[in-house]
Order: sequence, then C-alpha cells, then structure tokens
Amino acid sequence: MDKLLITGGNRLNGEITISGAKNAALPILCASLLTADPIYLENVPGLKDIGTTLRLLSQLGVQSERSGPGQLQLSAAQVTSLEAPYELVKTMRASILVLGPLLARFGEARVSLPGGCAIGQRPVDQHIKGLEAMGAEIRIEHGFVVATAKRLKGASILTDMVTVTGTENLMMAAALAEGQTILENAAREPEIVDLAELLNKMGARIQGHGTDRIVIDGVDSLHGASHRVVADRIEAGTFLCAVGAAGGDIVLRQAAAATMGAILDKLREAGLVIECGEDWIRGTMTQRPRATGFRTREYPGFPTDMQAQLMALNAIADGTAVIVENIFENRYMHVQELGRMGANIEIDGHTAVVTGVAQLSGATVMATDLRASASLVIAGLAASGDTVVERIYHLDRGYERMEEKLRSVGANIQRLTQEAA
Ligand SMILES: CC(=O)N[C@H]1[C@@H](OP(=O)(O)OP(=O)(O)OC[C@H]2O[C@@H](n3ccc(=O)[nH]c3=O)[C@H](O)[C@@H]2O)O[C@H](CO)[C@@H](O)[C@@H]1O
Ligand SMILES: C=C(OP(=O)(O)O)C(=O)O
Repeated sequence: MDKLLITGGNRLNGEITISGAKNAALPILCASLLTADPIYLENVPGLKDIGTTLRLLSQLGVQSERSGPGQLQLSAAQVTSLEAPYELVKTMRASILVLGPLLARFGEARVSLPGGCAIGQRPVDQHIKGLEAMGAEIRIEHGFVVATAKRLKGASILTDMVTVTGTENLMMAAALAEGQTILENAAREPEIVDLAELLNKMGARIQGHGTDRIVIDGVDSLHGASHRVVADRIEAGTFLCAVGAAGGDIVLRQAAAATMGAILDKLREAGLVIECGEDWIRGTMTQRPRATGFRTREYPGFPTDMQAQLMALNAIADGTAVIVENIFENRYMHVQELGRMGANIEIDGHTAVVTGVAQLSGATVMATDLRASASLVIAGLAASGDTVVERIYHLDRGYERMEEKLRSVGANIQRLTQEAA
C-alpha cells in the first residue's frame, strides 16, 4: 500500500492545473448507458474511481477508448449484462448510478447494494423510492437491488432529503421515461448541472437543473454528444486550504470560481487573499490562519467534502472554531489522526470544537476516507518534521496526482510505493 512522506514547512508558490470533477465525471460516465451512440468526453480526471467505473461499464458491455489526456469515447451500443457486482460496487458507492440508466433503457437492472462506509450509512432508499414512483418494481434480493419496469413513467417525486446521486439517478431515468417527471427537493450541486447539460446535448428535455425543482420531459431515445467535464471545486478548495496552512501564493488554472462561493467566502474569512477570474483563482496567504467556524450544507452551502480540509486549517489557526457536520453522521474520522499531530479538537455529536495550536508536529497517520486523507496532507504541509500518511488509496480515489501537483509548487512530498515503503 502506498504512503505519502511529507516534510512540512515549505511555502507553496506557483501554478496548479485543476482536473475535471470526480463527482461530475462519475454520473456522466454512467449516462453513456442511456444511448447506443458514442459519447465524447474531455477533462475526465485520471482517478481510481474513474478506472473502477470504466471497469464496471466494461463488464456491462460498454466500450471505452482514451484518445488523449482526459479524453474518452464511450459506446454502449452493445450492452451485454445488466448486473453491477458487489466486488466493484463495494469500492465505490457511485456505482449505484448505473441503476437509473439501465432500468430506463433496458427495463431491468441488478445492482449490488453498496453497504456501509466510513463516513456514514449512506442508504439508497430515496433512489429506490423515486424509481418505484416511476413504475419500477424493485426488490432487494441477496444484497442486490433488483429492478424491472416495462417503461418508466413520469412522476412527481419529493425526496425525503436532498440527495446528490439520488437526484442524478432519477434525472437520468426520467430522461427516457414516458411523460413528465418533476423532482422536488432536488440537489442543486454544480455536478448535477453538468450532468443535465450533457443529457440535454444528448436530446433530453430537462429544465430547472441548478434549482430544487427539476422538470424532465421524457423522450423515446437519446443520441450521442460531446461534453467537457466541469472543474473540480473540491480539488481547488483543497489546494487553497493547503496554501492557507503552509503559506505562499498559488494560482489555480482551469478552476471554476463561480461554483465555489461558500468555499471562497470561508477561506477569505480564514485570512487568505483570493482573487479570481472566469477560469482561475489566486490564493495568497501571508499570516497565521484565523479560526473559521462553519456548518456543512447542501449546495450552495459549505460542502461536506471540504469539511476535513478546512478543519485542518483551523487546527493551526488563531482562535477557536465551531464546526457542524450536517450531511454525514460519521465524518470526523480525521479528528483522531489530526490529534496525533498535536491538534486540539473536541467532538460532541455533529459538532467539533477546534482550538488552534501554534504548530502541529509531524507523525505517522492513517487515512480513513478520501477527504480525511486530504486533511492529513494539509496538516503535514504545515507541521514541523516528517508526516507519513498511510493508506492513501483513499486519496487516489479522488485526487489526480496530488503529490505531483503539490511538489510543483514547492511542497516537500513524495510517494513511497509498497516496494520502497
Ligand atoms: C459521487 C458523489 O457525487 N458523491 C457525493 C454525493 O454523495 P451521495 O450522493 O452519496 O450523497 P447524498 O447527497 O445522497 O447524501 C446526503 C445524505 O442523505 C442520505 N441519503 C441519501 C440517499 C438516500 O437514498 N437516503 C439517504 O438517507 C445520506 O446518507 C446522507 O446523509 O454527495 C455527497 C454530499 O454532498 C458528497 O459528500 C459526495 O462526495
Ligand atoms: C464522499 C465522497 O465521494 P463518494 O461519494 O464517491 O464516496 C467525496 O468525494 O468526498
């Protein structure tokens, strides 16, 4: 298992190019199942989760070809299986996103239930409830969601809570349903907007994406399209937290500041000077961070996927910050590891109270999930001495060449492969 070795203390200066968003690319890859025509994609990030999704799609019969860096052509002309097996689904919960497309186009799907994971239980009951409202018959059998439908029918669906992949699954299914579907309480994340834009290029009739009421007029079939995946706002926010913790001056290229309002507001509150244009963000940090409390919320609120990284910045801030995690019930796994580096953090239920310390000290720590890993890297960049982050396969799920990007702006960070470790 690979590890990262970080020697803290270097300031970060220079430019980093932001990759396409994991959370937009994953549903977009699954959307290729909705048509027999080819889908051409650009700005697909090179991530383990993308590899897993391509393996899953290949198992279903989808052909994929890389034509250049970040470019991918997908063809679901010959789908040969309608089953997503546990071996693949268990490593990546977003695999549930094949359910809606398979059911809508082929009238049948068997998708393994994802099971529990580090950050929370994460059930898929709302995906199922929505598809049932559209006329699907669904049963849980031997750990699989087994769904059938002659043709899905448009319905009015109000989900119990705002769910990102739930909205995506139902939007994809509704695109090929008979009649109109209205999704109330829909998620508004930029990644949903990106998916809807691709679906509309494929001939879908979707309106209201980016609001909490999405209206989809189903069509009989969809066709091929080309699309560039939106920039990863969480990757960009992570690098801004890194410069906030280590100090320095970095410019992020191919970033989408317009999707990052709440993140940029909080980082400014923490003391970063931030300037931005349409596709770039500059973050400069010349002082000790200021304690910055926040509550995670659905978009346009502060994202749960940035909670761990901003907590790491707070760990060395001047003052005390109160953080409330509202989306997942168990997303504080990084707290114990940050504590091993000298952070002063107390947890009471969904609330974390972070009292900043002047200096963290490097330690060997273990990554427990994707963003927890990122928070440990940020802490390591600011800490004195060496930090070893173990189990970085979590990090590789969602960050493209993170250590190379950080090294290019001056960080002292290297990957220790299993052999070298
Ligand atoms: C691939 C992807 O895009 N992942 C993102 C997506 O995950 P994901 O789509 O899985 O997260 P959801 O928005 O669905 O989850 C929000 C909350 O609703 C609950 N819930 C959800 C669905 C359901 O059927 N029943 C239910 O109870 C979840 O357990 C969680 O507590 O949104 C999360 C919240 O912004 C992000 O952290 C993830 O990075
Ligand atoms: C939780 C995340 O991803 P996933 O939903 O793919 O587990 C994340 O991106 O932080």
